[in-house]
Parts: sequence; structure tokens; C-alpha cells
Amino acid sequence: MKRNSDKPIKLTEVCLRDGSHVMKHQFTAEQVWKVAKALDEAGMHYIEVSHGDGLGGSTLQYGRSLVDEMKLIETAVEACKLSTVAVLLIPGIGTVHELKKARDLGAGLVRVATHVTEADISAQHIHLARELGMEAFGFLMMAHSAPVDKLVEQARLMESYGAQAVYVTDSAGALLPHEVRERISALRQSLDIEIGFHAHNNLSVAVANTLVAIEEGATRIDGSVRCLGAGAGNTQTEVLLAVLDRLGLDVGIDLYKMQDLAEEIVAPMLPRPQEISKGSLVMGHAGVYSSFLLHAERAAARFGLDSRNILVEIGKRKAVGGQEDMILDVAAELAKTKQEV
Ligand SMILES: C[C@H](O)CC(=O)C(=O)O
Ligand SMILES: [Mn+2]
Repeated sequence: MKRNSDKPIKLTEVCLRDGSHVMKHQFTAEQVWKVAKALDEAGMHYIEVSHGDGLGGSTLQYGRSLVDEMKLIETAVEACKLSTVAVLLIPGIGTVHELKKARDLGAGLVRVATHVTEADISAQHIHLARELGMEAFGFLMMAHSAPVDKLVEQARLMESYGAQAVYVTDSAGALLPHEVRERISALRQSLDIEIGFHAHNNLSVAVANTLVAIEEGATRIDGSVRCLGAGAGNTQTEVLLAVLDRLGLDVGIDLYKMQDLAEEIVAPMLPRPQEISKGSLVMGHAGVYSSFLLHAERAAARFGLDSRNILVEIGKRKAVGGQEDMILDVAAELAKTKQEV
């Protein structure tokens, strides 16, 4: 495979963080232990563990965790001999207090996530993480929703705060391969730090998009085993590993061990199979934040609506992560209009 970077590919497994949305934030310590241990034994580079909405996300607005995320982070750190445990932090949801606590428990990397046009709110947390001796990466969410020059401008801000990598985060699973190519290529030409890519498989192009990202020079890649991530899940880690192997790219992770983890540990945990349902498809199609799926389904049941109509309206209003309350407002409005007709 021809790549526009000679740096090694480093994978981050996100099922214990992005998958928390699917699990309605009800991960048990035993589940986290088993998954983290198996990932570590397979040679996974980074394992992200946090509430689905990042540190501090366990609230009424986003959904309460069954087990305190700090306990889950501690459990994952104990289960790992070689993998680095990572955390996600959205400034304002997570604070420096949680970041310090996670670091004290052994988390080695924080990904500071902001909406694609709001990188300026990441400065404090990136600075602090570096001071604490952690690796610190920027994570620009809903990357499909801004023009390429805006994405570049915002990534450069994160670089200037000390981020060691910046991710193109396709939160809605809406990007198509040529759009990923444009974005990664523009970042590669403008940044001196590594570039990452985080996909959602709502349009069934997550693996293809990830390959394009790697070709263009992305070296930090996210996946979720058995697609255990919001919406239709992320780039399916074990599938990506098989494809990379066919392309002659050895990233040092054991494919069979990842397949066994997917089949024997993760699949039995899933509340329902991770597939491209009409809800996740509409998110990719309408460009809606993947974590909104369960919130929209709940609101649809409550107001007797089709969740797709709620999601499409949310997409039109350009709701961003953190605006989960808007889903209820939209559902109430749609229900009222339906009654009036
Ligand atoms: C908080 C979000 O779930 C972060 C993420 O994984 C995404 O935007 O995608
Ligand atoms: Mn995600």
C-alpha cells in the first residue's frame, strides 16, 4: 500500500468509550476488564475508556453510567500490561479535575474533543495534559460539516496549543472517500504533527474511508471491535486489520485474537446486533451526530413519531454534540404539528 507517511500506524480501540453509547453507559467493571485484557493481549496500541460523551459525561442529559468511569479506567489500566489506556474529554463536560484523576489512575493519553469550529476551547486541557506528562491529541468532531480550510485552521490551533496529533472525526459517518482524501491531504500539507481519523459506519464506507485516510498520511486510526460504537459503529477493527494485512501492512496486532474477542466477548454483550439500521443510515445521510441515535429513538417512542423525522430535523438545525436536549424539543414540536394537521 502506498502511504504519504513513513510513521507507523497506531490504532486506538474505542469500543469501551464510543461503545458506551450503545450500552446506554451500563458497562460493568467485569466487561471492561475482559475486553481490555483481551485487547492488551492482542497488542492493541491504545484503549479508550470513558463515558460515551467523555469524562464527566455521566449526567441526566447524556445518560448516567452504571459504574463510575474512574473505576472503569482503573480496571482497564490494571488489565493492561502493554496497551496505553486513553480517555476522551469534551471541555465543559469534562474538567481539569477529571483529567487529573484519570491521569493519576494511569491514563496515558487524552483526546480533547471539540466541535470542528470550536478548537479554541481545547487550549486549557491540551496544555494541562502535556504538563501532566500525558500525550494529548485534538479531536475535531462533525468534520463533515465545515469547509476544508476551516478544518485546517482549527487543527492548526490545536497544534499551536501542543496537540501531538489532530483527528478528523466523522461523527455523523457522513464523509465519502473523496471528502476524506481532501481533508487528510489538506491537513498533511499544513500540519507538522500526526493526523488521525475516526469514522462511523453509517454509510458502510468506514473501512474504505480509513484506507483513504491512511493512504493520504493519517497514522492514528480508530476502530471498534464488532462495530461497538455509536450509530452503526466505527471502522470495524478486526475487519480493518484483515484488510491491512491483505495490503501488506503489519500494525503488530493479532488478527485472530481480535476476531475471538469480537465473537466470544463483545458479541454476547451487545443489546442488539450492530448493523446499519434505518436510524443509523439516516444519520449518515443527513449528517447527524451518531450519539444522537438512542436519544432520538427514545423521543420517537415517547411522542409516537418516526425517529428518522426527528433526526432529519436535527440535521437541518445543525445540532452539535452537547445539544441532546434539542432532540426532545424537536420531537415535541413535530408531535404538535402532527396533531394540528
Ligand atoms: C462524544 C462523541 O461521541 C465523540 C465521538 O466519538 C464522535 O464525535 O464521533
Ligand atoms: Mn465516534
